[in-house]
Amino acid sequence: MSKQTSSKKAPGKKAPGARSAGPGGAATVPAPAAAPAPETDGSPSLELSRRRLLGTVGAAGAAGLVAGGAGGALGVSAAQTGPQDAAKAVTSIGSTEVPFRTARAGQQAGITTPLQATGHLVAFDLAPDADRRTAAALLRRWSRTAEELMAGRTPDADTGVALDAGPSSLTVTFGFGHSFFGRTGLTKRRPVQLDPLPDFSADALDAGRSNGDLWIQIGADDALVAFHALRALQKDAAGSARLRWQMNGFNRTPGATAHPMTARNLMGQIDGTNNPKPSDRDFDERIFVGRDAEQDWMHGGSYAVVRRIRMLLDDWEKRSRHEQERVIGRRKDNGAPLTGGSETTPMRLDASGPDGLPVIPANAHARIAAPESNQGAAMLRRPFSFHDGFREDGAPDAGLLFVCWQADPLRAFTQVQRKLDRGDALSRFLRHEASGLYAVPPAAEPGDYVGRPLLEG
Ligand SMILES: C=CC1=C(C)c2cc3[nH]c(cc4nc(cc5[nH]c(cc1n2)c(C)c5CCC(=O)O)C(CCC(=O)O)=C4C)c(C)c3C=C
Ligand SMILES: [Fe+2]
Repeated sequence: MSKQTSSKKAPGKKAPGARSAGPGGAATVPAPAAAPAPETDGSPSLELSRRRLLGTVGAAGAAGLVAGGAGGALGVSAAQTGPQDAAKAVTSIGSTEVPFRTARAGQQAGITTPLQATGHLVAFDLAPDADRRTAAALLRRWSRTAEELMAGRTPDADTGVALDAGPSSLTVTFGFGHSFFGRTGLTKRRPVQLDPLPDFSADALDAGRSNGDLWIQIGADDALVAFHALRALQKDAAGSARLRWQMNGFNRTPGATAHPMTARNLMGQIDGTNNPKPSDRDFDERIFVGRDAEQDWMHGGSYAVVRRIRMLLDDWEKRSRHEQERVIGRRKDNGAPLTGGSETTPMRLDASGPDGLPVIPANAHARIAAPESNQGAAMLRRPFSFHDGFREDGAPDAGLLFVCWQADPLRAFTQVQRKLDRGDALSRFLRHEASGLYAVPPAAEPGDYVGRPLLEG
């Protein structure tokens, strides 16, 4: 489809509103559309392009968005505004564009981009007769399609699914799995960071829904836009790769809350509070691969760990709020640590109560996962919730498509998951059912495609 590039920009729409925090916890609301566009500094809130903010308002879309107080993710921090300001601010969900190449150190979009309302995670295996050239041609097609769609350009001879919408913060992020390198004769260029994750005691992994040669993460604030991208990329793969597995997820719709806030998961917890922030001194070195990487094609890239984690919600929902809060170590209503303050107050892990016991229990999830308990290990969590209907026993098949980003999975995800596996109070309410680890290279240079330095280097 990407060859049919006599394409049209879909009309943009304006709407007011607020949206939930990005994965770095930086809640943002849009500046009024009339405000001058600031230069991007690479932070997630500013990463989204302002170019399309002044499109015409579709009456139905605008009314719906006004009612929801919805909006894009640009500019003003939550602390500077209240709900009324958010409601007054005018921008558009549909017209919000995330650049294919981010301003931030040439990384792919979809890593530090604020959480989107809809997500598709999908893995492909190369066709049996495919080789490195086939893979290179596929990545070239995929990159072109992603860039077009993320800019809101939909081909004339298309299905029409996304015709009336703008890009809606669409991001498409590409990664390579361990098996890709053997299939393409590139084993010497496989980073050691892609070595398979160890087994964890609570794993009940389905091999058919794990791993894969190639991985794509699609996110958008409109479900039709996200589906359209998924279909376009699948069609691009025809004859070269076949779909191995696919998972669908969701987050809060931008504007669903009266003011911007960190997302909640299906257990009802505020989730994402203590994510590393792009403003942290060591953010880049923790999340993105440095110049000294053994595999230079990964410099500026990141590693994604993907886990389908089903929540045992029938068990969880029987627990009192008090019990639930002790499982995490934070309050449910505002996400504050049990040692007091607000959501952003640091946890006091050494505080004990009148009974002499730690206020944040020894097995509380947030304590065990914290960098202080893991030699500083940190990862950027950027998940989607999922609900795939109900199981035979009536329990919801629902939980978290846990996606986390780091420069080195061994020192981040694996370190923390090993610790959680040994005594985390949350683990008894979770089942890890699928797993993947992918090398996500930096963004393509202009006119180039994602992964060329690996495939043609
Ligand atoms: C191995 C990494 C992690 C897995 C797997 C994981 C699963 C998981 N977590 C929640 C809910 C919450 N997690 C929170 C904090 C938190 N979790 C991890 C890591 C994993 N979580 C980290 C590194 C942290 C941050 C710890 C810190 O520095 O304080 C929280 C608290 C709020 C927050 O900081 O985000 C919640 C809530 C679920 C539901 C889940 C699996 C389904
Ligand atoms: Fe967690």
